[in-house]
Amino acid sequence: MLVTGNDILIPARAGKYAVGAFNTNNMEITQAIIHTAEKLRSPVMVQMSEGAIKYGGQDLADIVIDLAQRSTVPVALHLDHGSSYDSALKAIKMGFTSVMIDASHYPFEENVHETRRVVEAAHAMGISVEAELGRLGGIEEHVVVDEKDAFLTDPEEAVKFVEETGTDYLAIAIGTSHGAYKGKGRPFIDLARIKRISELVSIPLVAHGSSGVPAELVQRFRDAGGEIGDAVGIADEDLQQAAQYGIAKVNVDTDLRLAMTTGVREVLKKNPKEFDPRKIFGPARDLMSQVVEHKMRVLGSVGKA
Ligand SMILES: O=C(COP(=O)(O)O)N(O)CCCOP(=O)(O)O
Ligand SMILES: [Zn+2]
Repeated sequence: MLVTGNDILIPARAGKYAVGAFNTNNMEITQAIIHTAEKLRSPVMVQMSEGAIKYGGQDLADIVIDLAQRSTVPVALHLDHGSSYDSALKAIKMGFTSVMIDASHYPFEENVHETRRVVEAAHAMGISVEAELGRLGGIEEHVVVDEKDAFLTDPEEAVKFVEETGTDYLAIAIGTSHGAYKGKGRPFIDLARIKRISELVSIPLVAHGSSGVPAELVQRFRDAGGEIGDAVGIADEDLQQAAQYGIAKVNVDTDLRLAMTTGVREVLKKNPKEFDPRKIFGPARDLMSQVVEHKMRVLGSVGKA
């Protein structure tokens, strides 16, 4: 069933598990996400960035909405990294049931102002809102404290931000970053900071940049002809601990991108004569389903639907 983000994330925070928020850009990715959620009886958030909306438009949103409406588990369609009030309102008109307004790159007061505008409009239409405070960006553990604090979400500021905006869930900067290169060795994620914020703020917390970039998938990508550097992601154990501390929504895009392109490359490398899209995208869909399944098991959302 198609639900709002609150319907999924409030129980997750209360139950100390996290729900995967998986980015989609086409039908096969959407199917891998929602069919796996149904197989595992897991709630799930399917998200489209503004880039995905540009690429797939209402066609893609309608695929997600239709699968969600027919689904036997709770599914929310979420706007990822909405850059403006207009973008958020456009997504709501497209049928999104959850929207992010990402004004984190503005000064605090401006972020509050922009976020509050979206919250008021979205709430009037029964839609829930994600906002962001702090700067996403890989932080090496050795980096000096004040530089770290310049980026990461300040717990006391988070209290003020949530009170002044009314946002339903909050993306916090905890050392993670988008993409395949999240640091060296075991990328740093500030678990102590998450714990502190969750002691002060009771709404669901969101972790962006949380793909695991599994080494075996990276190797398969390379073996199939892909080129990628020293890619590394967030450790499963760190995400499990983060869920205990109030992270309820975990964003995953890079792992799906790697799985999809690895699946396609492997077929084309093995069968250069293949040109049936079903035989090319089918195995890619299966590999993405495995990625989604692993993440749901790590986050603890299996059986929660
Ligand atoms: O947090 C994440 C993804 O994190 P990940 O890279 O660790 O998967 N996201 O919000 C995904 C952002 C995708 O935006 P775009 O479609 O413009 O490339
Ligand atoms: Zn993000």
